[in-house]
Amino acid sequence: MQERNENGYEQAHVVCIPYPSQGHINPMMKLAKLLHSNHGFHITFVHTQHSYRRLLRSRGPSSLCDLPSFRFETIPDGLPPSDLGTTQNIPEFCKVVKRNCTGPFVQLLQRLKDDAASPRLTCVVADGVLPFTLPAAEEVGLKVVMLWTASACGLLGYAQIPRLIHQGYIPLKDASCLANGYLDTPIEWIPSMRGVRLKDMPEFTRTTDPDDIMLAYMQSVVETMRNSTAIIINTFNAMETQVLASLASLASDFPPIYPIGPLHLLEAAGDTTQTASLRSNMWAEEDRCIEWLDSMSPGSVLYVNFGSLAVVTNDFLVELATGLARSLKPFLWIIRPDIVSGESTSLPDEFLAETKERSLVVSWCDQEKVLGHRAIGGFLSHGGWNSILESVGNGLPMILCPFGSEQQTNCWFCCEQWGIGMMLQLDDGRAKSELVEKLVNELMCGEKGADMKKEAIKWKSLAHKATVGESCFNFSNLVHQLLSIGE
Ligand SMILES: O=c1ccn([C@@H]2O[C@H](COP(=O)(O)OP(=O)(O)O[C@H]3O[C@H](CO)[C@@H](O)[C@H](O)[C@H]3O)[C@@H](O)[C@H]2O)c(=O)[nH]1
Repeated sequence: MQERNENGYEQAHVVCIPYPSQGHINPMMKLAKLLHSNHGFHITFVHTQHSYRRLLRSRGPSSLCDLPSFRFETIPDGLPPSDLGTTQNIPEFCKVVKRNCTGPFVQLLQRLKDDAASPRLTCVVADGVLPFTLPAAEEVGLKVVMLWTASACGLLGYAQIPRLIHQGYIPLKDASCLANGYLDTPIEWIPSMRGVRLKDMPEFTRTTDPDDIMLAYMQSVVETMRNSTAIIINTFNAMETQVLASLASLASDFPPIYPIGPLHLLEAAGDTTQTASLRSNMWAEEDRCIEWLDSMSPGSVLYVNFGSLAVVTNDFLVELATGLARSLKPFLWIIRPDIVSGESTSLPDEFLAETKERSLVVSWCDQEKVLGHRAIGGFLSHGGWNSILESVGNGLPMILCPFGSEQQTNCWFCCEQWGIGMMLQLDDGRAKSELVEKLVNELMCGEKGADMKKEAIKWKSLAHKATVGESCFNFSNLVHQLLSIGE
């Protein structure tokens, strides 16, 4: 007989499985900690072996130590062992994930289900971009709730792929469409995205290949989410009201959607002290940036970080460096060791000499802590959804330079709808130093920057309100649904 909690439910055991990259593991870990600490769930957190080894390397063994009711398991990703310092290639992983992970995941679920020593396994909370988890869970009689770690607008963008194909917008006829203005074609049928263009749709739509892996993969992602038991989105209603309404009306067969974000604010507001030692940074954090920020004036520093997956050329870094140097503004720049694929990064000596009194360049940091520091005045970002939410949570305006996935859509919303961003347009893949200089000055001390700051503070207040209001309420409803599954 299982123990029952105050609502009369048996203690629930949930398996959480994130996509193996930083921007997905972080929100899944926060969700798992909240379910564990605030609501008494027993958690099994599943990493792929590659992620597990990377986390152990960057944070040491205690970061993944089992607690009595928060345990870790791994499944093989089936890919050849790659350099532990680099993130696995997305299309390569997506190509083989179903074949390589389904069997081991089914076996793991069966073993956990048969384990009489732990609470009865009630359901799987899977990353929305891991469609293989749904048939795998069904094979052992379990339901799947999907966590969508990106924006709701990104999901709505991906949901347009079948129509974009059907109406002949994509695949692109040839590579010339990337530069001849074709991407400015308006997409007019989405009520909550008035004024959006093909170039603002998720990056995977920019392909000339009808058999493109990611185009097919993202369609299967949306289809699988439609067939799941519920969808959790790391967003808050006030920020994406119309988009969430569009998603709900898109298909009457969509399961219930729970907007429960920003998860990093919910985590901060909840009591997750029992699991405080469980962290998920895949690179070692350089704590000296906090000491350096302590020495800077309030609101004076630009923070530059392109997340965990973006890959750029060394030329891009040099143009950016030149623009930052010319702006004369203090900055903290995070340059991941693997940000330039296959090459080592080298910044011009003049840049380093010219900016050494007002800059710090490090390889990785505790971004949430950095963005919460009073010295930060603005963020130059790639527009990953976690970065946007973390920036919004601190009322910071942004310069946005999207690289991939749904970042184009996020950035369009930041600039055109939420008034908190300015776009750094690349010219044939290149950043122009003059433009970088102009935008940095505008953001940090211009009129537009000041207007954006006001808007950002408004969104900050709404985000914090959601944390104790609507998102918190949605979280409770989610908990009830999770507890009632399989009763
Ligand atoms: O030096 C760093 C850099 C990043 N982070 C953290 O790493 C996460 C990065 O996430 P995000 O900003 O979303 O960027 P990506 O790593 O690029 O995230 C992927 O996943 C996101 C969520 O699905 C998508 O929105 C993005 O498009 C996709 O590229 C954030 O929580 C950051 O706080 C750090 O702690 N330190």
